[in-house]
Amino acid sequence: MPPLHPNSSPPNESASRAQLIQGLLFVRGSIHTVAKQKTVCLPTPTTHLQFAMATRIRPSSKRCAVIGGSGFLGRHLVEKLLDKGYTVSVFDIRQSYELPGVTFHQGDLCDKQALLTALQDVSLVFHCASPAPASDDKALFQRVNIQGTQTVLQACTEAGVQKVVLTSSASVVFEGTDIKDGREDLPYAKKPIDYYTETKIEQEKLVLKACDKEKGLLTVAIRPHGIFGPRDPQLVPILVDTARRGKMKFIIGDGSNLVDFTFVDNVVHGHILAAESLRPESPICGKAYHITNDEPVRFWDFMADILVGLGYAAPRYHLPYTLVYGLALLLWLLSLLLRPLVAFKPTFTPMRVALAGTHHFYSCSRAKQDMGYKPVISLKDGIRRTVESYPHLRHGA
Ligand SMILES: NC(=O)C1=CN([C@@H]2O[C@H](COP(=O)(O)OP(=O)(O)OC[C@H]3O[C@@H](n4cnc5c(N)ncnc54)[C@H](OP(=O)(O)O)[C@@H]3O)[C@@H](O)[C@H]2O)C=CC1
Ligand SMILES: CC(C)=CCC[C@@H](C)[C@H]1CC[C@H]2C3=C(CC[C@]12C)[C@@]1(C)CCC(=O)C[C@@H]1CC3
Repeated sequence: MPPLHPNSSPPNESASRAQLIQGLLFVRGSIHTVAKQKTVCLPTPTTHLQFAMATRIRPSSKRCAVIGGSGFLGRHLVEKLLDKGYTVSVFDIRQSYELPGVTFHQGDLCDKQALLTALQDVSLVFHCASPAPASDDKALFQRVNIQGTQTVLQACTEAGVQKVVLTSSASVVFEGTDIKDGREDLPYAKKPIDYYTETKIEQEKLVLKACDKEKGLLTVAIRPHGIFGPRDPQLVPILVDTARRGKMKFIIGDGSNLVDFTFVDNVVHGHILAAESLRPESPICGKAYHITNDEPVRFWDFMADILVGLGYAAPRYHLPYTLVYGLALLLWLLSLLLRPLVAFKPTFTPMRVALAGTHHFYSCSRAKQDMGYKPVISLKDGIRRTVESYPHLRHGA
């Protein structure tokens, strides 16, 4: 039986009920209905039963694109979308895997023509591409996160995309000082702590401003924090590398600072819930949502759980926060000044020290209320799954 036309947006329950009723009225012949300026061609059924089956929600009619789908979060998102019956186009600067049901489009998101090819017949776009936060290339962040996001929005409009879900970051409100149970109405950081944060703020503003029910483009931003899980290229590898170099001995501050670490499956769940809740009448249009594990944990307990789980010793000695932050600032300035002569990347950047030594945890009650969000994997299970997924990083491996 042929699937619904791929142009059709994922039908909601009431639409499919209406289609079923139409099916009972029209026994033969095809019906063309106009939904959101796109023609939906229903198949030509021969019996009521066949028609009813043809018009049920068919997973293959869910078509979406994941920009940044080769990355850590992007790939987990793609896998979940496939599980849920979506067909996925991945757009990324690199191709890191192959999967049935996924079409890869390799390109730079600043290239509108390349994007337009990947967005053909797509009604839902997840934008989770960004340069790695560890980079200090200001021009790259501005080009990809700001100009690139403008290009993504233009391409989405031209391609007739109806929904855009942006992966923003809870860091957009973080200025290096304590945030406890922060809500989405906190102001954007006035003095963002690095170029990554500075450009993530502009990116989020652009995407939320683009939400326009009249024009048929709905947008929402998800703000995760401290994503971890299997295949993460940042958190566990940096931690293990630091431990292997004998530098994971110190706790910055008194070690009591609470932080959100969010298991990747929960972040994916938040993205998909947002996409599926995004309708013109929904309260989530044009808004930002924190998605966390809803279990703030002491930063240094989390680090210890991962390290000990992988067979390394947990940090034990305390260093004063202000001293380490000051040193990190000095090192960062030195690295800037000496850049023309020597290139070195300090492990202790001001951002990293701030993340390691302050409270930063966020409330996800808005996501619970507006989209029924609830974490699907507990922190304990997330840590266990993560540790098990890195046998090659175990002590002595
Ligand atoms: N990881 C975390 O803890 C958090 C992440 N986020 C956000 O989540 C999103 C995903 O993060 P994460 O999965 O960790 O990051 P990754 O670096 O793993 O994934 C990002 C992907 O985007 C690609 N990309 C970069 N530049 C371009 C470009 N110009 N055109 C097309 N693709 C490009 C990257 O390629 P390449 O690797 O070659 O650069 C990579 O494949 C980001 O927006 C990030 O800001 C938010 C909060 C926390
Ligand atoms: C909650 C949150 C936003 C986490 C972000 C993840 C990374 C920024 C961290 C992953 C490993 C961390 C780490 C440090 C800082 C923050 C991370 C990079 C240190 C550099 C802090 C100072 C040390 O003693 C070594 C740490 C290595 C691991």
